[in-house]
Amino acid sequence: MPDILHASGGTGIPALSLRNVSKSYGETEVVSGLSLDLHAGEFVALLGASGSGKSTTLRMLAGLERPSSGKVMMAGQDVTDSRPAARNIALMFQSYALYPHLSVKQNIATPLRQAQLSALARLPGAGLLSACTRRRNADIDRRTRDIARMLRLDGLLDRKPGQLSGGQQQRVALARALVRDPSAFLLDEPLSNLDTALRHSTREEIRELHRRTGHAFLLVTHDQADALSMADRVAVMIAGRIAQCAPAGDIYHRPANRDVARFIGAHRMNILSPGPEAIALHPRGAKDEIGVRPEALRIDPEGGLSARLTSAAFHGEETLLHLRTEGDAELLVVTDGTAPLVPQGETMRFSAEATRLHCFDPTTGDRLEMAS
Ligand SMILES: Nc1ncnc2c1ncn2[C@@H]1O[C@H](COP(=O)(O)OP(=O)(O)OP(=O)(O)O)[C@@H](O)[C@H]1O
Repeated sequence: MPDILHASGGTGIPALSLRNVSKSYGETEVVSGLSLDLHAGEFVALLGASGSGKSTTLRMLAGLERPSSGKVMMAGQDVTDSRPAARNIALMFQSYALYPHLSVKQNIATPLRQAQLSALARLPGAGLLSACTRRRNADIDRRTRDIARMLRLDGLLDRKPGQLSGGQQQRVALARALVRDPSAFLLDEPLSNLDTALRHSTREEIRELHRRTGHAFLLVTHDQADALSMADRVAVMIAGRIAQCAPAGDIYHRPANRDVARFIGAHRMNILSPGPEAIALHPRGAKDEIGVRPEALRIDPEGGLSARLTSAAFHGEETLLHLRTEGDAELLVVTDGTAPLVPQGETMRFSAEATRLHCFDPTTGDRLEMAS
């Protein structure tokens, strides 16, 4: 079996792993026999459609949910039954609610104060009472300032969250999650509330943060651009299972099966059933399915594949052509927007380079190597 199913990317004992973990709610199994290793310093993205089981997987890693079967391991220790607080895992959720009445500095310091100070020592003025509390307060202050500096928040420490921009609030939430020096950092859709420009810059910031902290990062997202652009490895989750776990380039260029091929890519891959139209692109199409991304098909009067144009949509840098083949299959072609358009209903011809074709077993949907 290739390593694409057991999602491991490094050597040594992983910082965090799931071993054959399943989770059911009542009769419904939402995570099925999932194994995933996250090594120290690694950045892995768990990418899947809504409802594929990503958040449940993350919650099991964090200890917020107990697996129905299988094990959760941290640095080689079984932590399946350990409480979240015992795992030292930082979590950042989609809605990263900051405490509105506390300053930025107080927001960031809260996890440290809760972990290191008793309820009495957390009362205002308690720091004046004991030398130990004073020392701890000084340590919390130093670490809060360090992490604030790293996230470029040092000029904003006295502001309240309501006086910050969306991106600054996001950075405060990141700082608050990281201040305890966690052994792993789990991020659940951290960019989903951001507009496009802020999303791009926050991606860069999170990558930089990963480089600087050296923590193991696990990002949960349904957005493939986030996953492909940020992570060292991408685990594609489909219906409660990891369908493929590999570097982004492999996921895009060598999808492990038809489902991953269709899921990845800005535009859905065309997959032609075995028959004359698949053969028009490659002789393997006699027996196997042939996949071709819409951007890999080029308009070619000599091309073997013909299809009738049903509609065309201009999107600026690209034009989407929707077509129907003689065998009544839908075909999507993406051109760079400069190609002259034929009238609707006209037949167009296409070809594609063999290196840009994919071959799948029509029964199992598994990838077949073209060269064989
Ligand atoms: N506490 C629960 N009780 C019953 N079903 C649940 C519970 N939590 C999650 N589910 C179901 O489990 C499935 C997986 O949910 P999960 O939240 O893990 O998916 P997801 O991939 O994170 O989706 P999204 O991207 O929409 O957050 C869904 O069908 C969901 O309805």
